[in-house]
Order: sequence, then C-alpha cells, then structure tokens
Amino acid sequence: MWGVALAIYVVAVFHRTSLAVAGLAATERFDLSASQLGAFTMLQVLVYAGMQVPVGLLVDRFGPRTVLTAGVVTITLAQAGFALATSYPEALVARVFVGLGDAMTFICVLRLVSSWFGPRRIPLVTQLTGSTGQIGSIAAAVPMTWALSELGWTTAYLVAAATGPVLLAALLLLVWDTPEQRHQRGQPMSRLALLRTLRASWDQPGTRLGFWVHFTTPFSAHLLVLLWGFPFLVLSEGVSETVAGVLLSLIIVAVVASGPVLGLVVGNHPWHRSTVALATIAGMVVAWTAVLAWPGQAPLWLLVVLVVACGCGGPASMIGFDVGRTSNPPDRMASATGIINVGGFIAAVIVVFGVGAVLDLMTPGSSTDFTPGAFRAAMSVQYVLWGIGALQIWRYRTLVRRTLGRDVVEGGSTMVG
Ligand SMILES: N[C@@H](Cc1c[nH]cn1)C(=O)NCC(=O)O
Repeated sequence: MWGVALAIYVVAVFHRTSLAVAGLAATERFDLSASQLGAFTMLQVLVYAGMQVPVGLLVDRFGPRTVLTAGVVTITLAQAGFALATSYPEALVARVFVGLGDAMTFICVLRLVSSWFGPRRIPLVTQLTGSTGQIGSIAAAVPMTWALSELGWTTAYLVAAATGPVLLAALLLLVWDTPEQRHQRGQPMSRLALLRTLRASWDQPGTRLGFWVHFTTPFSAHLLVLLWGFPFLVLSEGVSETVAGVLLSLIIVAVVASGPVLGLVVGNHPWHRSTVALATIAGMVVAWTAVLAWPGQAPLWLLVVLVVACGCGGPASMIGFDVGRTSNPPDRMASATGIINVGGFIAAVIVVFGVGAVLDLMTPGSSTDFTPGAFRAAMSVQYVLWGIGALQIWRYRTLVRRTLGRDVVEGGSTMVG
C-alpha cells in the first residue's frame, strides 16, 4: 500500500518539476517571453498552495483513496494535455491542472501513513515518504532532458503521463483508506461545519506549531534551489558554474540522506520534535552567518556545510506534519496537514521575492550584475523569517507542552478532542 502511495507521490513531484529543464523548449514551442514562462510555474504553485486547505477538508470527508484517485486522474490528463498543447493558453490551463492534481497527492499519502503504521513508526515513514518523493525532481532533471532532446516535446510528456494508468490500476487494487476499510468517509458537512472544522484545526496550538515549523525550516533550501542559489554561488562566492551545479545537487542528496536520520530521532524522542526543528534552524543560521561574514569568498568546504545544513531543513519541515498529527483528532488530521503545508509555501514566496527586491534595490538600473555586497544584503532577508518563525515555534511549543502531557506525546497517540 505504502509503495503504491509513495510511487504516486514520486511521480507527482516529477510532474511538478518536469518543466524546470524544459524552459528553452517551451519558449520555442509556444513563442514565450521570460515572464510568460515564469507564469507557468507561478500559476502551478499558486494552485497547489491554494488547494491545500480545500483538499485537506476533502480528504477528511471522502478519505485519502478517493481524493488520491482524483489526483492521479487529474495530473495524468493535465500532463497529457501539456504534451499535446500547441498554444500558450492551452499549456497554461494544463499547468493549472498539474498543480491541482499535485495538490491532491501529498496530504493523502500522509493520511494513509498515519492510518496504516503504528504510532512509533509514523515519523520515520513520514520522513522516508518526504525524502523519497524528492527523487521525482532528480528524475525530472536528467532523464527528462534526455527525453526532450531525443523524443521531442509531445512524446516526452506523453511517456511521462503514461505512468498514470499504471499507478491508477495499482491504487484501485491495493490502496485502502485503513487496514480494515476500503473507504473511510467523514461526516457530510455544511459550509458552516466546514468552517468550524478549519477553525478547530487552526485553534489547536499543535497545528500552529506545525505551521511555523513548516514555515521556518525549508525556505533556505527553496531559495537556493528554486532561483537564487546558482547566481549567488557564481557571482558572489566565485565558484564555477559546474561547482555551483554540484553544490545545488548536494542539497537534494542532503535532503534524501538526512530524512531517515531525523525520522528515527523524532520517532524515538517525540517530546523533543520542536527542539530538533529549532536546532536545524540554528544550524542554518550559523552556516549562513559564517558564509556571509567570511571576508571575501567563502572556502568550498564552508559552502558544502551551507548546502548540507539547508538540505536538512526539508526533512525538518516534516516535523511540522508530525506535530499536527498528534495534536488533532483523526477526522481533522488532513485539514490540519493542509494548513501546515501552506506555511512552507508562504515562506518560500516571501523569501524568493524578498531577495529579488533587495538585489534590485542594491543594483542600480536594470542590470543583473549583482555584486557580492548586494547578495550579502539580499540573503540577510532570511534572518527576518528565521527570527519570526523561531519565536513563533517557541511560543506555540510552550502552549502545546502545556496542553499535551509528555506521556501522551511519547505514547505517539493522536489527540482526541
Ligand atoms: N517538506 C516537503 C517535503 C520534503 C521532505 N523532505 C524534503 N522535502 C513538503 O512539504 N512537501 C509537500 C509536497 O507536496 O511535496
């Protein structure tokens, strides 16, 4: 069951990131400007984030199997549509539906993990799920580059979409909502009741703690991988483009390698989950401070330390989901997961735009010849988010520790009420 759910998540991450290496091909095929190309990713991510809370509510109501089925069908048809699109509007609509299908995946997989595994195993399996999922983005890089050049746009994307029917068959055959029930439905709810459920999830200090953990831990890795890592390393730290590429790939290696370690630590010491999150944040702050304060260009070993520290932030963000799980009753778990997942998205958007804005401010005219000084100031935007996030984590961890006894948390049980 978990293998099938995990494969669906890996493929969703693949579809999500499959445009990253196809930018040039997309520009030629649809005759796009740079901002039109950016709109693909922006729209897809916005839909993904905007759907987190509604999808969480749908999972609580209809069960993960049903919503995951809808997700696989949606993302497969969307990717097939993207393969066949011949105009910019058609391709844009296809990317919107890729974001929609993607939004239906992760929450369902986490819900299945919490129904199928024992409380002590859940943190480790959750981490393995998150880390393994990132393999999808590796598959979307090298094999997709090859497929685009050898098979061409339409065939490459159609082959990617062809995984859908296979996954759908496996899902329908093997995935049940719980070991006892094929479908686990929640109560039908009026709009008012839905709002009440959301309110109740948000009112739980544990959901807020999860939100702030997910807000504070992964944005540094997103900042480097999504946009600014490459120019920062090349223009400010003076490494070659090849070394910059290797350092950015090392982030994914750190994500995949540190996930299981964090899962084991958190599974064995659930009372200290937020301490682990805070320690990971402290590690990133120290590494960034050393790099930014280093006179001139930082040595390579320090840049390696930096990317590894940032990579650990991805798995640390999964602690947020675990806190949300143990702070909410099962029938509200998915909506709490949706709320928590939005935290990481908000922080990533703020930091990517914040760094861009400071770079623009520090660089006269419309030049993109950013200086090391401009990069130092721009990257320092992160301290504001770390500061706010760490304070909120501290605040809500104090509240959660008052609400949930240590024995309850260490028993790994899901809170009821
Ligand atoms: N925190 C990420 C997943 C992750 C795990 N390890 C590194 N990254 C997350 O929230 N993912 C949501 C999704 O839909 O992928």
